[in-house]
Amino acid sequence: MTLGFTSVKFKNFRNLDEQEIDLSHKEVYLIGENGQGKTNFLELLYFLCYASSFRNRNDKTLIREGENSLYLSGQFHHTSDFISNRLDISLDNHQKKIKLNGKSVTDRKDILSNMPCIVFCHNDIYFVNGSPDKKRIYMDQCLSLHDSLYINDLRQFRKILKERNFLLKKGEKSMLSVYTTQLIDKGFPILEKRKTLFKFLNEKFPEYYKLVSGTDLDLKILYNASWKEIDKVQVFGMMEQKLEKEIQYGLTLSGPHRDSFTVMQDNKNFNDYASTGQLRIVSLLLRILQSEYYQEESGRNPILLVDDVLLELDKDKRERMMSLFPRYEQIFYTFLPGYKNEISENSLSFTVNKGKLEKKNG
Ligand SMILES: Nc1ncnc2c1ncn2[C@@H]1O[C@H](COP(=O)(O)OP(=O)(O)OP(=O)(O)O)[C@@H](O)[C@H]1O
Repeated sequence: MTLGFTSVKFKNFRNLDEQEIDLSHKEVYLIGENGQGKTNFLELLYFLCYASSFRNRNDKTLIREGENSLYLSGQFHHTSDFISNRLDISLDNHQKKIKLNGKSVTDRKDILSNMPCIVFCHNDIYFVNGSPDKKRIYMDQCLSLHDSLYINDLRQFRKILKERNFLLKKGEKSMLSVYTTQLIDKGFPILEKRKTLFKFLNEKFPEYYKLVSGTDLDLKILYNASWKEIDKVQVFGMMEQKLEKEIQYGLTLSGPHRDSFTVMQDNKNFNDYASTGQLRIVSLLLRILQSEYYQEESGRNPILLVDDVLLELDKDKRERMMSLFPRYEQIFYTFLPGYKNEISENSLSFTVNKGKLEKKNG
């Protein structure tokens, strides 16, 4: 293992008991009945990578009921630098404090590439059948993990968007064209990078879907870019034409904040016909492709957190999906007890019972 968690320490994180756990193993399994804390443990690892949850945006729900604060600490192994990194996070009702190797981190962006981790979880299905904002989360996660310029552009774009919307609401026309130009300048690199991402996804997605599903259904992912014009000048012209309408709504009606994507079967929206299992295959493939994109762009392998989503597939499809699994530095799986036989021998496994992890082997 060249990159991964070596140990974690935590207190008051959801239902998990206060514990210190050694994790220096490439494959780690968490086995337990429903509602015991397996996903909470994956969420804890994710929180140590990004200082945010993959389940919801309200950090306060992470604090154990009846408590006022939580504390997490992770030790990471990076052989490339020959150092062990340590990340500490504390959270109370008012504040989140992050420290990397003892030094305060004020911008979450500064820890994003420290421990590249990709989670496969139940909510990923919303990338296929959810609202456009869920789909944009997928695009932005794919691009942000290796590209801090993308994060900067996105942040500046959102700031200009907010100011432009404010002017639209007030109906103040005089400054609007300046904001339109700025919005397009920041929005265009986002659009270009998203186009590149979808080109990459479509190079492999149709063939992967056929392989895992065992059918010859021809699927592809259609990027629904809000700005269809070919250059900035044309976008500006289009936006000037729609200005009156935007003032009427008090909103910027086009731009990357309105982008989406659709999985298409020929000319139809796959979502209108697909079974839950088929949607699950697509959502898993999106995560696999996210990992491959990260590998291609950064030359590194991520850490994978895999909640028991694979169990929604029948055995054959699950095996075919596993054959596509991306290269990783370390992997964490959650399992229900009945699936023990699928656990590989050289792994480390824990049972999770009422918020307590207990080592089984390794
Ligand atoms: N802030 C919190 N404080 C205490 N307990 C919490 C908190 N948030 C969630 N829980 C508890 O955590 C448990 C859910 O754990 P988790 O989501 O990890 O389940 P799981 O083991 O992954 O099970 P499943 O197989 O059903 O997904 C629930 O019992 C829930 O009440």
